[in-house]
Formats: sequence, C-alpha cells, structure tokens
Amino acid sequence: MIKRLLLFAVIISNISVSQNTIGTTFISEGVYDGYTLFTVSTETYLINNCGEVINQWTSTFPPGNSVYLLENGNLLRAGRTSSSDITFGGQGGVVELYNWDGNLIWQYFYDTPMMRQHHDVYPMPNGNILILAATVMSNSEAIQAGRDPLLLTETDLYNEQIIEVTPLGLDSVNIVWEWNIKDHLIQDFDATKDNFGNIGLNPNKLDINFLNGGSGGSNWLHINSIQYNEERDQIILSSRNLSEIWIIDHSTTTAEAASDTGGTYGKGGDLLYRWGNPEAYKQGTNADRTLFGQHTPYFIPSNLPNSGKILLFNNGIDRTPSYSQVDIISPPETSLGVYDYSQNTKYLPNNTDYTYDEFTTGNSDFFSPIVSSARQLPNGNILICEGNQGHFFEINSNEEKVWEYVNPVNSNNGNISSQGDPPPNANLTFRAEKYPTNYAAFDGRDLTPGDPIELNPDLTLCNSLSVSEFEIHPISIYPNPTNGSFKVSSTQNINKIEVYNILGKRVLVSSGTTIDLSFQSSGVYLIKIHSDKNSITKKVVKN
Ligand SMILES: O=[N+]([O-])c1ccc(OS(=O)(=O)O)cc1
Repeated sequence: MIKRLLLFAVIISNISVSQNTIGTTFISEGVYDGYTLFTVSTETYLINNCGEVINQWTSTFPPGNSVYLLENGNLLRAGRTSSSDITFGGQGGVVELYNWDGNLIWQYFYDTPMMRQHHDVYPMPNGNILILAATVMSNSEAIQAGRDPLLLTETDLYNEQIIEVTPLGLDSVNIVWEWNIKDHLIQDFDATKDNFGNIGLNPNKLDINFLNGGSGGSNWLHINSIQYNEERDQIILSSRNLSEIWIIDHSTTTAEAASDTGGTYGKGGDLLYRWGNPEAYKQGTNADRTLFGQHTPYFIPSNLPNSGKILLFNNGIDRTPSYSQVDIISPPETSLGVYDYSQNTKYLPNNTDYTYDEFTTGNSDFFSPIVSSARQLPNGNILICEGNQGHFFEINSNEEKVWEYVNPVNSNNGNISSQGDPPPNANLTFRAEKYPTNYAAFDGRDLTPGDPIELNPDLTLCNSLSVSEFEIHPISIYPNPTNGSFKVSSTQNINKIEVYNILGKRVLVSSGTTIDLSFQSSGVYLIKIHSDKNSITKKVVKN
C-alpha cells in the first residue's frame, strides 16, 4: 500500500510541476506561447509564461480599470483619480497612453463632479479611444424620464455614457462621437412623463424602473465593460447590476445615437440586442436569467477559434450556490450584425454553445464575485482571470488547466510577496490579456526576460519543464474523454505508454500508440508517455 501511495505521489508530482505559491504556480506543455498583461496598484506588467517580466509601466494612479497593449507598443490604461465625486467600485477618471519605454505620452482626465470615466476604455482601430463614463442626472431629471420617485434612494442617478475621442497633444481630445443610455429609456409608470410605453413590446429600450432587485441608488446599472467589434461596427456593453449584455450601433452620428433611427442597422442608439435577463424587458422572470453579474463580453475576432461568437465571464453572483463560469454564445443573426428577434419574446439563444465551470465537476472553488475576464487564444486555449483572487489560468480544449498564475502584488498597497509565501490577502485584478509572441507591438523590441515580479523567485520547475515536457511538444490524445480506445500522437518517437488508475496502480503498458481501455472501469487515468529523451504525464477520462 505504501509503495502504491509513493508511486501515486511520484505521478502527481510529475503533473503538478511546481510548488510555487505565487507567480507561475503551474505550467505544462500546451500553454499558449504569448505574453500576459495585467495591471495592479500603480504597475502594469507584461510577463512570459514563467512569470518573468518582459516589460513594466508605472503610473501615479491605481487601475481605473482596463489596460491594453496597442500594436504600436504603446500602453492604453485607465487610472483611478482621488476624486470623491461619482464613487463606486470600478471608478476611474483618467485615461493614459505610455510608450513602450514607459514614458507617459498622453493623459486625459474625464473627471468632474458631473462626469467620470470608470471601468473600461477601448482602443479603436483608427487610433481613437472609446471611454466609458457615468454622468449625473438629477433626481428631478430622472423623475421626468419616468423613474418612480420611490425608487430613488440617493441624491442623483447615473446616466451611462460612451464617448469616442481622438487624442490631441499631451492632454486633450476631440470628442468625435457620443452615446447615452438616458436617450433610450422606456417606462410604464407615469403616462404624464417622458418615455411612456409598453416595455415588453419595446426591448430596444431600457426600462428606467427595472432595478433587478437593486435598491434605487445612483449606480443602478454599473456598466463594467465596453468592447468594440469592427466587422459589425458595434459595441457590446455589460451591466453588472442588471445582469445583461447589450449591443449598440457605432456607425451612427452623435445625433442618430441620441435617437432611435439611423445608422447601419436603422435603430439609432437603441439596443440592437440584449441577453442575460429577459425580465428586464418583461419577457421572463428571475428564473429566466442566464447571466449573474458578468464581465468582459466581446465578439471573438475573425481570425480566432469561435470567431463571431460572444465570450464572457459569468461571475455567478446572485445565485445559490455561487460559482463562476465562462460562456460562449451565438446570438442568432439574419445577416452580419442584424439580430433575429420575434416580437413579444426574449432574445435568443436559450443555451450557451460552450460553458466552462468547475461546479459541475463537484469542485466549486472557481468563483469570483466581481471583476474578471476570459479571452479566446489562437491555439484554442482560453485565458481566464478569476479576478477577485488575482488568479489567472489557461485551459485547453479538453478543459485541462495548462497554466496557472497568482498575482503576487497586493492590490491595496502595492506590496510584493515572496515566493513560498501565501498569496497577498488582496490581489484583485480586473482582467488579464494575452498577446501572441508575433504581435506587432513586439517587433524590434528587447524581450529579454527580467526577474519574476515576486521576491525570492524560484524558476526551477519552470526551467526544467522547458527542457523536458516541451521537447515532446506537440502531443495529442484523441478522443479524450474516450468510450474505449484512444490514440496518442506526437512529433517525437513514442516508445512506451503506461496507464495508471487513480489509485496509482499501473493497469496497462504498451509500445504502441493506440491504447484500449474498454476493459477498464470508467474514471480518470494518468497516462505516462515516454519518448527517447523524456516522459510526460497526461490525464485521460474513460466514460
Ligand atoms: O475594487 N475594485 O477595484 C473594483 C470593484 C468593483 C468593480 O466593478 S466590477 O463590475 O468590475 O466588478 C471594479 C473594480
């Protein structure tokens, strides 16, 4: 028995290649070859898969909240000013551009008592920048727009606004386009006020009295993301408080964006599509919700797997039990950007095309109530940022974790932990982005890795992985899960395959690459694959 346990321990130590507590805590063959970007405290880091710093930018502001590396090597980042106006989680106020060398080249404050950037910005293909902001409506304006006065519990109400700016000089802009949700409201509360109409028959407009169980505070919508899709010329927004995503037209003029006519899709700035909570437009109940405080919905770009579908991080707050998932959905389109909709119904689809969660596997650890992101990677992997815990991980198309990283920087005070220590007690990270090594921003740059972020780093296991497991790359196991047999293929010569059951007992050894498990019971098996030079352990599920 002891022998058996020892053998199992050896196998397990082969697959969990690192004892690290922070930084890169797991890495295996199949991790996407790219650089990960994230911002915490005043710093923005670009790291390789070993957690070594490739580049770093320093701002005077904490995140406010998103950050992007542009193709020209510049960094676009929102920062949080110390303003005491328009305050809620995700507040920002300043948008900055840094060059590759870390110099601040442009800084724009959208931060007055009446308006404040928050959460997201987005770099447009033409060099313009979309900025998400909350602007103040007085309670009397809100009542004139049809808000039930009993549903106003603070001194004002926030309109959500998107402006598109062309950066000018060092600190100014031309505002070239603008959209405001307050121009697209509906209400059935007071026929003497503006926007009176039938909510269920006007899903392109937002019911100003639907609070999704909220209390009527100023921050009733809490938009946390704006992502642009160039092919459709549309923007996807995410309302955390309503648990809805919305799509709007960006082809409009500012005047059309304030109306419900005009633009490529003929609806002005009205909602072209919405999904997540049909109760918001009286086409369902709370039981019909599919989203729970989601983040970062975006159209997967055309050159990637799942292109044209929407990927998002579905946080899973407001349901019992709480657990997060990553969803991919396909809004039905009659033509590109025109969403199929039948009057007096909810928007489709009913089901996701793909969902990753850990709840259905009996492990409900995967949960971030706030922030977070998921991004499709070119090789089929998905990079997930479980943001509340500063935990990033990459899954492959078999939903195996191929990389895990724990942000070692304290998001409250910027303190950096030492390798071996527990993760900082706060290491909240809004999003993680990953850029391919051939991304244009890296052309002609010095990409020599520096030290990892964490103090007292330990790269032993990452280094040993890069000379052992990567040598056998690429390796594939198909089908997995299997009903009986599966095939192992690799660019390297495979000379032996051993199969262990979950108790560490070797149940099979073969010199061939097709393995038959039909006489074995259902469950998880560990497959040790030997090449001339080394070996690698993989997991196979027998149904
Ligand atoms: O604490 N924050 O930094 C924070 C909190 C909430 C938040 O809003 S959310 O919609 O992204 O969860 C953003 C940032």
